[in-house]
Amino acid sequence: MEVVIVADAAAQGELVASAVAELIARKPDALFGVATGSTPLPVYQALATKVGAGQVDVSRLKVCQLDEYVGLPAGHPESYREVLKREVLAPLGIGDEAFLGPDGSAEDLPAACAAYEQRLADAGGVDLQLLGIGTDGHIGFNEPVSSLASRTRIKTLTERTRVDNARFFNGLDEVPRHVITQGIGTILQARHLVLLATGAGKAEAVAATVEGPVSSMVPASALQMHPHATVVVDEAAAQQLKLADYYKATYASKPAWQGI
Ligand SMILES: N[C@@H]1[C@@H](O)[C@H](O)[C@@H](COP(=O)(O)O)O[C@@H]1O
Repeated sequence: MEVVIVADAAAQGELVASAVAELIARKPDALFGVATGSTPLPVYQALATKVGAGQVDVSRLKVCQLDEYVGLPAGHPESYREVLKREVLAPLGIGDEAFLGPDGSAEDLPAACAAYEQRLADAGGVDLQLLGIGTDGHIGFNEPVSSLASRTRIKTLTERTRVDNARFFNGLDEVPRHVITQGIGTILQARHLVLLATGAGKAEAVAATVEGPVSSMVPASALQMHPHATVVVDEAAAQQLKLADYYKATYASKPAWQGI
């Protein structure tokens, strides 16, 4: 696992957008896994700037979703599909036909989960998956004690996650209790995982992810098992990392051509 400590969210956005741009230059029809939440927004903004400046051609890029609420009517503005259309697809100028996501309003949810796994496989698998992290260490919506081998399935949100996400709804009662999420086993199949965290509120989860034991109690710690996982954090989110100086020295001496 590589840990990169950056000055702020803007630097994080620039660094990760550059990695996505390099991927697209190498593989124009790559499958880019995106995450919702506030943390990845600077990445999408920096990438949109590169696209606008003609530095990146996303005409063949495919984009896929990590997780989705269950039970929100199709087109609900806080369904992750709609959020990603607003925050990623529209700014990048990518059409719906290049977007893959699970159907959270399906009548047969297990079938929708299985169908989504199949679509990801048929698309050649995820090349680069962006991940945020919940304050309880979740990735996607894989809450604590999720199987580290899990596939896309229905999960029940913890109260803590519902409270964290209530800011996007008109109060806690409106936050769905159930979700569909790529499993941890699914996420681990992506070729490159990039986990983002900013702010002191994520410091404990980041330390447990990077330096704690691999444990289903901290789902993000499964990244320790991945051959190419990059954790990009700001100083505040890094403040509980015991080896922060080592990560900084390592990154500072890395040749620029190597990327992340
Ligand atoms: N399902 C999403 C996660 O994918 C995201 O990582 C997390 C953190 O969001 P934020 O980046 O806003 O802190 O929120 C939600 O729970």
